Amino acid sequence: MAHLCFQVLSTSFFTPKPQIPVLLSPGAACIKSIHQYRYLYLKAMQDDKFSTPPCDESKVRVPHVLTVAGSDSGGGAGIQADIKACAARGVYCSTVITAVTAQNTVGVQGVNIVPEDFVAEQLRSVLSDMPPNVVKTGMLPSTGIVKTLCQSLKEFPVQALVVDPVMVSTSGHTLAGPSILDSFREELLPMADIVTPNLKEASALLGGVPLETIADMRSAAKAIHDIGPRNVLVKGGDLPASLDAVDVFYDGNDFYEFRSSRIMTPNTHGTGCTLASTVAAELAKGSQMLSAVKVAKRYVEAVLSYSKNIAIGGGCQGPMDHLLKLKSNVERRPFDPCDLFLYAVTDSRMNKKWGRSIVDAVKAAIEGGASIIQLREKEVDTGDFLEAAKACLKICRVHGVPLLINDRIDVALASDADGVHIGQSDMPAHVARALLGPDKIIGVSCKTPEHAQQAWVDGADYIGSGGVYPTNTKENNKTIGLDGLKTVCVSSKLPVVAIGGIGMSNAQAVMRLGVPNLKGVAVVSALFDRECVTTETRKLLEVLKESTKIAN
Ligand SMILES: Nc1ncnc2c1ncn2[C@@H]1O[C@H](COP(=O)(O)OP(=O)(O)O)[C@@H](O)[C@H]1O
Ligand SMILES: Cc1ncc(COP(=O)(O)O)c(N)n1
Ligand SMILES: [Mg+2]
Repeated sequence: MAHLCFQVLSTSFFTPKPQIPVLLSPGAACIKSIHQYRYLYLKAMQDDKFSTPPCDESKVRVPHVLTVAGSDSGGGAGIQADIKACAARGVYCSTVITAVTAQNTVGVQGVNIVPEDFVAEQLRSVLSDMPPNVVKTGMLPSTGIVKTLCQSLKEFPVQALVVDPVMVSTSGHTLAGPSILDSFREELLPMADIVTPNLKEASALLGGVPLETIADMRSAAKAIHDIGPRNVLVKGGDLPASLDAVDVFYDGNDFYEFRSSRIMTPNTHGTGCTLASTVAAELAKGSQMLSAVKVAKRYVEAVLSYSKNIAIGGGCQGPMDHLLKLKSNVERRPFDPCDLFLYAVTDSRMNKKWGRSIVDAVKAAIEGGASIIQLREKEVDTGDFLEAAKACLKICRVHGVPLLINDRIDVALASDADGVHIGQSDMPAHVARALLGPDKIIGVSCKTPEHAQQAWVDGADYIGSGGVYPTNTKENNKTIGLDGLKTVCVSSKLPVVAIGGIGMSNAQAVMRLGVPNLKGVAVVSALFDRECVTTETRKLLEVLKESTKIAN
């Protein structure tokens, strides 16, 4: 019975275009290679055989890499590195596992090869249901598995094939023996859009020629290109430690050298897997091959540099930390509403008046016991503001005091401050949240229950409510009084800090309002329009502590 299968191809194998379904006939299985598919595809395009697929506008296309590789129990290389690299690059990653290795930072203790027919079953499961843009291969431990993969790719062609011909682990353990070399040369490499051997693998593919210099890498790239892949990247991680980390790329016409300074670190386990997965991820997003390689090389360098001092395991082959972008969120302690207790807000005019730098003002407030700092610098140039924010952040981190930036989300992002405080006419809090991510602190100024409700919906962490008393610090600021403050507090799901004209004389009256989510007072002039900021902060802290004793 005629069995028709439905495939997805793209017009270019390096530049994904909107995907077009191709109806393959039962003869499809006879088609020998991906290159043949490309030919048939382009011919069919000319013959106008395709109909545009019904497109569902509500569905978002997700770039997708399928990795066919071995599992590394240590999590640094193999499937685990591939998933992390794709995730870090914003690409979905599915997996076909070819072997399970017992591996750590000391070496490889064992390898268990997944039966060939079960590799075939995994391939069928993924390829038939969720066609990836790009397939990336890593450890392929037997000829049977290589052949199974090639067969599956003929049946289910993809936009690009990235082959990392893994043979030996960085620790020197054989992951795929010389018996697979023939199937690599004869079947897999001719289908590959790029192959990424390290020095040992390039040498093995070429029958054992010694490779020691960049000139040798060029000759090897050319010789491997003759085997059939469209592009070759010979990686130079294993060049002598005195040399830069140079990779040689050859596309059949031109050579390119990708150079980065050598990062002195023991944590290089998984660099090759990470590089190949990142190339695959960038291709899946639509990059040209050369730019995909460029981005991948830069990414590996950034991850190596970021991870150079991390300590995981007792061996000498440490893993990298792929998700460096998320790291700063882990280091920051979570927001605690009690931080709002004595909230110091800087003011450029007052600093000028008293001849203080922003940093000196912040230092003094922290010394006096401020529990959170907001930089509210309306008259400072952006560059100077950023420098001041970075310097203040260092001090705040040492003392465990959060640092917020008033209005300027750009400065908060650039300085990696703990968050922002925004007003009703600034960027909406939900947009700020989208820009700052889930972990940064966002405070919003609210005068009404409606504002407070919106701040909650928008994902703020606290609200600032006032002016409680008349103030000169902010022009045209409506005073809401203690009653207005109470109304906002009662209707707010978020913790509240009171602001506006608060100082030594009235702080207790504010705190005695007796609403549980009123967590503290925010002060400007009472601290910074004074000769000694530290003394004033200390005094106010005592007053606030006293008010909580009375309340209890
Ligand atoms: N110490 C290092 N500093 C900078 N880049 C490196 C370092 N070690 C490896 N690389 C880079 O990591 C990538 C993987 O290379 P390599 O380690 O040679 O492959 P494999 O992990 O397959 O042995 C290449 O881009 C290489 O240049
Ligand atoms: C399962 C598995 N696959 C690949 C590698 C290669 O690691 P590297 O990228 O450091 O050469 C490995 N050590 N383990
Ligand atoms: Mg390596």
